[in-house]
Amino acid sequence: MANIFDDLEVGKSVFKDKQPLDHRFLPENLPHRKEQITQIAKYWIEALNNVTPSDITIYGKTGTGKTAAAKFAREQLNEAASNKNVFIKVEYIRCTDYTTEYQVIAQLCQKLGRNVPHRGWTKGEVINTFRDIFRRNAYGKKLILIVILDEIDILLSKDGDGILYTLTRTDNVSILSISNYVEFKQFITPRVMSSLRDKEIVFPPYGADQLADILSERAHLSFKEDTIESDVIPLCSAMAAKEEGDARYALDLLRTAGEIADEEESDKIIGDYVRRAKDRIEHNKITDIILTLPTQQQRVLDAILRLTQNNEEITSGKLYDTYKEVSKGDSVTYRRIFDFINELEMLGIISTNTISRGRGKGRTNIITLQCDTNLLEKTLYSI
Ligand SMILES: Nc1ncnc2c1ncn2[C@@H]1O[C@H](COP(=O)(O)OP(=O)(O)OP(=O)(O)O)[C@@H](O)[C@H]1O
Repeated sequence: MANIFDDLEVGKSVFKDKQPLDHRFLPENLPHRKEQITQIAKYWIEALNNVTPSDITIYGKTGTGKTAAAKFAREQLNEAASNKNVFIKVEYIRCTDYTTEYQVIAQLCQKLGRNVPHRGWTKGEVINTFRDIFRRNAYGKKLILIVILDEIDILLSKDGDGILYTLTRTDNVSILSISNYVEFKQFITPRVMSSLRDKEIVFPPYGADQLADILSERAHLSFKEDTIESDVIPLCSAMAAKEEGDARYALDLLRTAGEIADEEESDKIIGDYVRRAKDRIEHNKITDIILTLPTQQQRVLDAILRLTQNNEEITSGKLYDTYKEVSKGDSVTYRRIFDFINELEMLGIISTNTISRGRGKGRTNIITLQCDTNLLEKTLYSI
């Protein structure tokens, strides 16, 4: 009998290898980020002279290559260090996976060969174990540790700045913080700020031409020859440049357009597939967000949808009344509704606009839906 996989593999595909279009793929070359990578290297070069480098903070909007550049610099430093008489470790921590100081320090201990449980010890015990690594390491050489804390804003907003306090007060540790949020330093208290003498590197959004260069390199690795019409890469780049220069979005567009070509059994990716890819990505993103909202927040959204469909101007008072009808007695306080409104706005599902009603009548917040009503209706009522 033929192997079942043989049949599945027979299908025609425009892809020769999908991996280079995956977010986690680290390309050998990062076009248009040489300057930023060189800046990181200029600080990290100290480590090759056995000196702990300055702390660094990287800022930039989503998809501007911050993670890729930091990981690229790490590879380069590891390679350079292998020829020198130094002992350097660069550890990468994504703060959405390790959300407390305890978890981050425990994870660092694990990576440096100390067996620390992910829960159960006191924070003091974990910190002592961590610091002990620098006093007595097996190689007898000074260990320099560079910790990359990606999405640090998440950790700081949830658990405070204890992690930075501990790391800045451990000898031979240097921090590279990565944040999407320029204001993240509001979470840092003066006690930590005074010892965090960090250098800042900004990652600007990519322009359409830069995105086209990035996509061309990846497309070359991912697609078979002559499978892309000439307008496809410029179209993906222009669309992603509008979305704040997000390279991740550009790659998603290109990969999804390729998948649509395969579904259509076409041997070429055409511009129309890119436009369909845009709708599909948008659709999936909104559906995912809505489906993972807590129930009470889904009800607030349901109330906004009903008012929008009735063409009503949505004030917070009117929203609360409709929300109470939707939730049939199981409702939160009026005060809490404002948190929900803020969160929905941050997710980009609604927008709010303050208008003045004229002298003496005060100001009112008007809420407007920012996603497709049909899509919202279908998603909410499928739950
Ligand atoms: N200059 C570049 N050359 C090649 N690929 C790039 C470049 N910049 C970004 N990318 C790719 O785009 C995707 C997103 O990049 P990355 O994860 O580094 O962005 P980020 O700024 O860290 O975003 P976020 O803040 O959302 O985590 C990755 O797949 C990365 O490989």
